[in-house]
Amino acid sequence: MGNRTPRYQLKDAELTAIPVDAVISAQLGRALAEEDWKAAIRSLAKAHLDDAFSLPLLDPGFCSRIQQEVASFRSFSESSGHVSPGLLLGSRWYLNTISDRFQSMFDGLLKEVLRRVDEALFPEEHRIAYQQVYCINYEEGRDSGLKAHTDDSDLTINVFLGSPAGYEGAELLLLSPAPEDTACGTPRLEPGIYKGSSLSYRHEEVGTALLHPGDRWHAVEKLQSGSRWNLLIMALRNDAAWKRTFYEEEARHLSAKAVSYGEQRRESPGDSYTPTPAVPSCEMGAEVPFAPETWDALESLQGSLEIAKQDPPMRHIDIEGQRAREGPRERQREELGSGGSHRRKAKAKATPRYTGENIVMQLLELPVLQQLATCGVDGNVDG
Ligand SMILES: O=C(O)CCC(=O)C(=O)O
Ligand SMILES: [Fe+2]
Repeated sequence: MGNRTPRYQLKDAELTAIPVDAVISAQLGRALAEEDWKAAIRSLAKAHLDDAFSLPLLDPGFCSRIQQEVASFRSFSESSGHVSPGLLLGSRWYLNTISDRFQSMFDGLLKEVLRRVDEALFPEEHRIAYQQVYCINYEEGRDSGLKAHTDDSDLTINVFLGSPAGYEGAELLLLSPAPEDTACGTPRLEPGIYKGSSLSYRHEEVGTALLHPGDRWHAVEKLQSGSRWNLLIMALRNDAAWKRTFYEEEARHLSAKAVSYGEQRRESPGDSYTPTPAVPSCEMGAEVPFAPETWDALESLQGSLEIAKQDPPMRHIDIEGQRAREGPRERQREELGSGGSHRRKAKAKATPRYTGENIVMQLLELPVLQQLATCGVDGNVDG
């Protein structure tokens, strides 16, 4: 069989040739054509929080074609040993690994549409400029939820692609943790522990997108039945040189990882392909089936966390200096006590090491860290 990954052929050959004005919803197309398009977009959008909005973004027909193509790519992957590992989820399907023509399609969407939507809804100095697009799916026997996390984005655009057989559960929780919830990193959402507030959002209308800043904490409740498919556009603003290459680096390392998993699989004849293990449930207080060696690693990690707690400089050095370096938005968010400011600071402080390579190394190279990252212990413990 050789060691070449078989190439996937799009089932829907015309999918990547659809022009931008047919990719977006008719309502958004009309709003963009208005003279005061910013006001028209604002009236189309529904505010859920001061920085989270939903609006009909993509054409429902286009969404179901994407959903079907990704489902077909998933079957192809699973029968050929071509693996698409996720960071927090078992699987994420990056559209540009399905066909490189998706890249220019979504670049056009960003330039012609998403930037204007961003400008209408978010009063930022810099506009979104770089993006990464992937699909996710919650389904019985596969991924069934997502622990509290923030995204590697300045702006996240989360579009509902559909649910071929309906779904229950899997609500998106938009979190506004209290400062004590994030004192050790990732908030714990168990009743009695979590002090902040949370807003439940259900993906209902195919093509409707929820937009929120990447540093807003969020989680996905356990899927009860059925399946749900979403398309995620992670976007970075044009305000730092490292952002230009961040998603490319991450994609390179993820695809190297996918190829090496695939090769291992092909080198073990008779071994049928099993997907990356699904993330243990993020159900409140669920027992997590860790292997004994993971517990050992967890205990020693807990030891270093204790040290970190006794020695604040490991996480909290130079807060004043950091505040001076932060932009006005970060300072304003902190003053307002808004959801993600603690995490944003932790991320900003880690900037010299905050590369796609490092994140992938931390979350994928080490199975122990991968489990920790998915089970309520902050993956950025050393960040
Ligand atoms: O499933 C959702 O609605 C959220 C997905 C998400 O948070 C992510 O992919 O980072
Ligand atoms: Fe997310």
